[in-house]
Amino acid sequence: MLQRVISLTVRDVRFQTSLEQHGSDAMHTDPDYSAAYVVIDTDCGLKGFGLTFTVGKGTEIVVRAVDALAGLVVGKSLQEIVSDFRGFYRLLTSDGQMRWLGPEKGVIHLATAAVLNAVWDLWARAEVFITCADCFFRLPEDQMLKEGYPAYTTSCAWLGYPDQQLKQLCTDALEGGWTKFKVKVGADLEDDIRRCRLIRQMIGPNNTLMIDANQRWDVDEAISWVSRLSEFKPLWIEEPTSPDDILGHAAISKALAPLGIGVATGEQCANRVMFKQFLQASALQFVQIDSCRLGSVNENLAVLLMAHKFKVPVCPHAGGVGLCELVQHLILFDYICVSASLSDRMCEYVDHLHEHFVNPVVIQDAHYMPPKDPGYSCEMLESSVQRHQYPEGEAWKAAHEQMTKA
Ligand SMILES: C[C@H](O)[C@@H](O)CC(=O)C(=O)O
Ligand SMILES: [Mg+2]
Repeated sequence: MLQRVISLTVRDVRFQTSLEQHGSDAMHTDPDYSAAYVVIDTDCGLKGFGLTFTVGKGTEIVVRAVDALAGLVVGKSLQEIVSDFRGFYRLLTSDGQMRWLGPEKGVIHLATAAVLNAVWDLWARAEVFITCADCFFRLPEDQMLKEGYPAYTTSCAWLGYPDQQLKQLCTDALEGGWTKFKVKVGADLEDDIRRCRLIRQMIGPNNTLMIDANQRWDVDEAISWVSRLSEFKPLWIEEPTSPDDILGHAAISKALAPLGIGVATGEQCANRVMFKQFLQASALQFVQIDSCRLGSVNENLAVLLMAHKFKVPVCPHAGGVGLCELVQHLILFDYICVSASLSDRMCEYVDHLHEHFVNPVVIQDAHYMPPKDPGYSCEMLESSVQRHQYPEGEAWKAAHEQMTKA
């Protein structure tokens, strides 16, 4: 058997996280964590699973874009794809008609990520990857297997959580061994001061605090707002302004450097070309790769290598459904094969929706433990997919009934 792709299906899967304000921030006030979920079937029965993350409405558009790309995958053998993976990446991103929709940005790029994530999953399952036995790689690999990769949590302080909930979640997290916490900011300065003070008091002076504005400000506003929050000693301000404003990020970085606050960004950085310029312009101090925003492993590897060249630490974004599952592979690769450093490095963790995955992430003592199962870890439970498929799944039918009654 050639492991030839015989079909590619995609479904719109949504979770009602907005009901309890999970995932909320200054710009995304009611996110329903969602995914365009892809399954690739091959003629030998082997499957590949992939997804791209969205926040609710519009997932159907990503689904249509995946459908549009499917014709470029179906009929190809896995061997044909991986023997010239660069060529295959280009085939998806450079189609003479579809590239007009990007190129390599927006909905079409999210769709590319979903497809390629499924191809990487398929390849990993086919190979059941055995890592090379080189001594240098062995050492970091053994360390990861023993200790895991350091993580930080965002789940205590989504913007829509009331203070009481924030306190409780923070208490639980401290008991669970968490030492690094991210707080959403950006909608109201007085609120931010109160919330940051509360968290800083709870976590003490030695634990790490990060703040995330999700692009809420213009450049000057970002500088003055974050200066007001500097007393809480955040390590970084994340997405202070438009994700496309590279020189704006550079200006913010320069202004905040004397306060000891770095700029982090990447979850909405469209592609490797943008990252290249962010790095060239010293516009960020923490690179936040995203497993679904960039064109899958292929493009993320390029960014990991560039970050290494510029000596900027990589701290991946994972706030979404399935992102922790995916990104753990990338950050382990970064440590084992590229950076071999944990200095100023950590991977985001959010404590939502892992129960819907066949091989959910394993967190121990605030560290990601390396996944043991073959593949890219984003296969979802079929029962979950069916229940949360939009709009026909039982979860959505029930929600719709409730809304019509009210
Ligand atoms: C809408 C998402 O939850 C976003 O707030 C995630 C994010 O910015 C992060 O995890 O960082
Ligand atoms: Mg963020």
